[in-house]
Amino acid sequence: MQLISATLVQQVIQPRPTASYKGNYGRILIVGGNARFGGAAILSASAAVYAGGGLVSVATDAVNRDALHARLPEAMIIPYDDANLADLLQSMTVIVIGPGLGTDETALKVLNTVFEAVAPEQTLIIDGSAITLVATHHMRLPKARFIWTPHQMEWQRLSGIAIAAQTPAANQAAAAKLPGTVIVKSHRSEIFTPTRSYQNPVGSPAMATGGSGDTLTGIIAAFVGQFGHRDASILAAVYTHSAVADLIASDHYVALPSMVIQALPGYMAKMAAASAND
Ligand SMILES: NC(=O)C1=CN([C@@H]2O[C@H](COP(=O)(O)OP(=O)(O)OC[C@H]3O[C@@H](n4cnc5c(N)ncnc54)[C@H](OP(=O)(O)O)[C@@H]3O)[C@@H](O)[C@H]2O)[C@@H](O)CC1
Ligand SMILES: Nc1ncnc2c1ncn2[C@@H]1O[C@H](COP(=O)(O)OP(=O)(O)O)[C@@H](O)[C@H]1O
Ligand SMILES: [Mg+2]
Repeated sequence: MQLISATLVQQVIQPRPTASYKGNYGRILIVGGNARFGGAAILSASAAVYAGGGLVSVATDAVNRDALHARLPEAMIIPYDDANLADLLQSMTVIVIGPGLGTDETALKVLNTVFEAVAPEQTLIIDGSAITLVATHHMRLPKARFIWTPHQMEWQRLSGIAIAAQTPAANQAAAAKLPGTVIVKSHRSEIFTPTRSYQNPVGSPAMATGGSGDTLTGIIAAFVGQFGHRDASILAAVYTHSAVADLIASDHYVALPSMVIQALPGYMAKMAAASAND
């Protein structure tokens, strides 16, 4: 299993072309955040904006509208039960579904709407509750460019492998049965692309706090939106999430998701400058 390196991150995060506009950096839709877990959708959307996503929208429970607007005025909002959701989905480069979505009937309906509307060339990041829903309802998967981001219990639900038995070999075999890329999150997350496997060498228990995984989804979405859907973009996003947390943890006991999000543009500027100097 190959370790992701800082060099790879510098290769991915390039200075922006002068003649460019927001449409060049990805249209991203975050679908999630029920009445109880609105924070998860806000963190995912914030990470997408601060990691450079060009245009970020959020489909969420209407109750989250004011909080999201107040916290993240850069994001647009649509209630996730709005009849226009299917139309909006079609204009997206990257869709994240699951952070704070919950697993009730409304959540299942929203997930079905996304599965029906998604097109093969769109990136679909499946996280949190959406993984649990796919696993428990044995849902048929649409054609799309999938990225799965389970934590160990979500991976147990999806793969059937008990947490204690989640060895790299077992994980790789189960990941190969799913379309796209699978990121099995842990203190040393493993990333399985259709042909290769990688491990994230950075990160620490300072990240062990609710919302860290929600934040990762937004970073992956922004990286795929800006740097294209390729393995390097996904790997660089995983590394960046943890590397930024490590910088914060050097003088903070916990690296809260909101702190990681704030620090993303600074870290990315350093990586882009390093890549320009190569
Ligand atoms: N601010 C917000 O709005 C936030 C909203 N969130 C949203 O909440 C939704 C539910 O997500 P979830 O992860 O909290 O619940 P679930 O999928 O049931 O997993 C928990 C179960 O698995 C077990 N477990 C064992 N190993 C584990 C591991 N390595 N990592 C994690 N769990 C592990 C664990 O065992 P226990 O800790 O109880 O021993 C427990 O039994 C989802 O949509 C998410 O996006 C959160 O992001 C938080 C911030
Ligand atoms: N001890 C740890 N060391 C390194 N990374 C960690 C550690 N604990 C958690 N993380 C990271 O934090 C994230 C947790 O994701 P997840 O459990 O889905 O969080 P949430 O759903 O609360 O947002 C993952 O990216 C994981 O790799
Ligand atoms: Mg999670």
